[in-house]
Amino acid sequence: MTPPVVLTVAGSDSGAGAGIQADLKVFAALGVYGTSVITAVTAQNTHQVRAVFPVAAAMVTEQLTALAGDLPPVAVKTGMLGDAAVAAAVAAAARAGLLPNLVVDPVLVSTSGARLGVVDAIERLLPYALVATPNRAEAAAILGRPVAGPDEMAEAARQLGTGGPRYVVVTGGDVDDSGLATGGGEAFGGAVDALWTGTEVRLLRRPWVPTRNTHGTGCSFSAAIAARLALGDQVPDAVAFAKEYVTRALLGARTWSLGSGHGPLDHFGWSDAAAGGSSSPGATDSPSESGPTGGSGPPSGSGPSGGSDSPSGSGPLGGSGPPSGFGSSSTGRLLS
Ligand SMILES: Nc1ncnc2c1ncn2[C@@H]1O[C@H](COP(=O)(O)OP(=O)(O)OP(=O)(O)O)[C@@H](O)[C@H]1O
Ligand SMILES: Cc1ncc(COP(=O)(O)O)c(N)n1
Repeated sequence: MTPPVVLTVAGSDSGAGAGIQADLKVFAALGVYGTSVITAVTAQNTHQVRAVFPVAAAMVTEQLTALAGDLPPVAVKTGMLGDAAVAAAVAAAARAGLLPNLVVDPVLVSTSGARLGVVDAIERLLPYALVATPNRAEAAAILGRPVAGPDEMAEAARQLGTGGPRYVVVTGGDVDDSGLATGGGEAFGGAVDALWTGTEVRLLRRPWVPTRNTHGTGCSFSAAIAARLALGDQVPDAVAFAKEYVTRALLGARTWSLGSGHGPLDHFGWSDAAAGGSSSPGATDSPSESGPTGGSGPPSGSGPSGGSDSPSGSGPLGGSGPPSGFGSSSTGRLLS
């Protein structure tokens, strides 16, 4: 079967933990054919972004045009856009209908603190988004006010969805410089995201993974949503799947030492595979969802290998269940 094409419009990360490189790994892991439009080249590692070299807006348009004529995407995600001219070029493509099922990750600042985008540029694109995935800091920058706990995240998601993207997920995974949770962890009872569905807000809660290896979580999350949309998921199912996927990728890489700063995720489930795909009783657990509307359910649809209605047992993570302890609690710390 020919895989669906999913496009990422983002910056290159030489350390390959975030940006284009992370997105293409997610696409490969989830069984879709990834294409890429590069908006900027960054010189970065797990500690810092040393330099940013922007790609000219005209060249971004050339890349978009080359793909539109031959490898049209079924779904698209945007990440780092860099300057306003590039954002305008991407918005023009969206206006022309070249960017279906658009997931906008409004990348503004890297985990290491470097500026990778500007609010004005992001705002050009948001009206064309099917889904936007700002983290708390990005939501705060767009709205011009702080976004603290889950209640404020829920309100921010609702507000950003009014007149903008049809769905908004305000993510709560940000960490401080030492890798400690500032938004999640014990304080919020797990890693909490707020999803605005157009009619209600749902809080998505998974166990907080205590690790410094969080480079590219937002990129991977939005890439996974786009991949699942291309495979036919409805947005809430795609978001639930992506949350589960990122949680497992964080868990898999939690003790890796790739670089000495914020390392990358285990996009392909290598740790799980090395452990013999050790399933846990939690293997069939669904992502917990709670909040004003309650409700729960596993990500629907199946991975590339088909036949399963949750990430466990399906393609992305090696046909095995989640690592031991996974999914055992939606609130407690997973690891000590
Ligand atoms: N340590 C963690 N444990 C569990 N889930 C996490 C953790 N860190 C991030 N997440 C989850 O990862 C997803 C991406 O959210 P996050 O808020 O980290 O995005 P981001 O800040 O844009 O990421 P980045 O800037 O690193 O690319 C969310 O579902 C979030 O809850
Ligand atoms: C090219 C590029 N795109 C996005 C990010 C954000 O990811 P993070 O916040 O994990 O540094 C990044 N660092 N580099």
